[in-house]
Order: sequence, then structure tokens, then C-alpha cells
Amino acid sequence: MKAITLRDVSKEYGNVKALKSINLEIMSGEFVGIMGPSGSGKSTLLYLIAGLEKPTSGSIEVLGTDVTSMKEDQLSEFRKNNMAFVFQFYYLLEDFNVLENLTIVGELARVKEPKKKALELLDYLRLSHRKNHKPNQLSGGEQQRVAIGRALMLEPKIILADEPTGNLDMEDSLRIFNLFKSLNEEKGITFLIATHNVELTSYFGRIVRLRDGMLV
Ligand SMILES: Nc1ncnc2c1ncn2[C@@H]1O[C@H](COP(=O)(O)OP(=O)(O)OP(=O)(O)O)[C@@H](O)[C@H]1O
Repeated sequence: MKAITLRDVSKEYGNVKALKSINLEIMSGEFVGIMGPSGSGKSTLLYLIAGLEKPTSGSIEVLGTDVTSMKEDQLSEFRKNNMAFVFQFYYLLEDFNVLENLTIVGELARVKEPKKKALELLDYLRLSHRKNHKPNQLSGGEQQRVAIGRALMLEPKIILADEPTGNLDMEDSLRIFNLFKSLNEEKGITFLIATHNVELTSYFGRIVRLRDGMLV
């Protein structure tokens, strides 16, 4: 099944052409890297797929649905049911502990038994012993695992990650990629990961390379 299809997608910011006529197809269950120099359009590509930005021209289908023509409220519902975004900065709620950071998301999305689900995920992420800690009491790698746990609360079919290891050392980066890979293999989640880190390329089943907004 096709997870993501881009047809002739371009994105301009004023007179900056961030993406130029991109055609791309990602199948469900793929583990894909997006690589390319700074400013080549990696983040823009992910934001367009998530529907956080609209393309200037072209169309994007996610799991058979055209996200470019959807209204904002439909789109946020669609996103919530299908996609999660993982960022370089973790954006955790600093005043809440780890368990609460997960349960709050579950409650907002009306997940069944959010606390039970959060505890199961923390166990899976090997973070149970940190559940009562606040984010600032955790290492960068642990904070990113919490952010991933929060993303997993909504059982996404697709995870879009923008430089998810950008703030981490090599050891923590490998741990995050091993986690992504097991989620891909065990739960069939499709991954699209933008990264600069060439040491992580061996994880990818396929690499999409961008230069100056074009696929190369
Ligand atoms: N909101 C915006 N307004 C104006 N220009 C933008 C905006 N977002 C991105 N751009 C421009 O679009 C181009 C592509 O940016 P993008 O962030 O997608 O690249 P990137 O490959 O993710 O870079 P990096 O690796 O540095 O994060 C750049 O020239 C950037 O300056």
C-alpha cells in the first residue's frame, strides 16, 4: 500500500524556491532517510507531508487521502489519526512529569485508558523508572524517548522526524535509531527521517537525497 505520494510538488517562500517539482512515492512499512545539505528542503518536505504547510503547486496524498485540499479541522483530525512528528527539540511540558506528558496527549485525543497506555509505552521505551521525573531532570536521549512515547500514544501509521538526533551524542543517536527500527519492524510504522548524520545511513532502507530543493 502507498503511504505517501507527492506529485509535482513545489514550495516557494517569497522568491525562495524551497522545493522544485518533487515526485516521490513511499510505501507503507518503508524506513526512509531524507538527506541533503542545510537549506536543501528536508524540513519543508516533512512539513508539507504533515500538512503543516501547503505546497505552492502539486498534490500530496497520505494513505490515499489528498492532504493538500483538506480544510484545517479535517486535516488536524486526519493527522491525529495517522501521523506523528518528532522534532530536534523535544517540546515537552516542563511543569509535568514524564507520565503526565504522555497521558495528557492521550486524554486530549480521547485515547481509551490513557494512563494504562502511557505506562505500557514507558515500559517499552525502558523509561518506567523515570515516570515521575520532570523533563529537565532527564538526559537529552531520555527526553527524546519521552517525545517519541508521546507520539506513540496516538498509534501513528507514519512517523515524520526532523533531525531527531540533532542534539544527541552518537550513543544516544544510535539508541533512538534502534528504537525507530524496532517500531518499524514490530509495529509496521512507516518512517521518514531527515538527518545530516551520515553515520546513521546504514539504518535506512532507502535514502531520498535533496539538493537545492530538487531530488538527486
Ligand atoms: N518559513 C520560511 N520562510 C522563508 N523561507 C523559508 C521558510 N522555511 C524554509 N525556508 C527556506 O527554504 C529553503 C529550504 O529550507 P529547509 O528548512 O526545508 O531546509 P533543510 O534542508 O531542512 O535545512 P536544515 O538542514 O538546515 O534544517 C531554505 O532556503 C530556507 O531558508
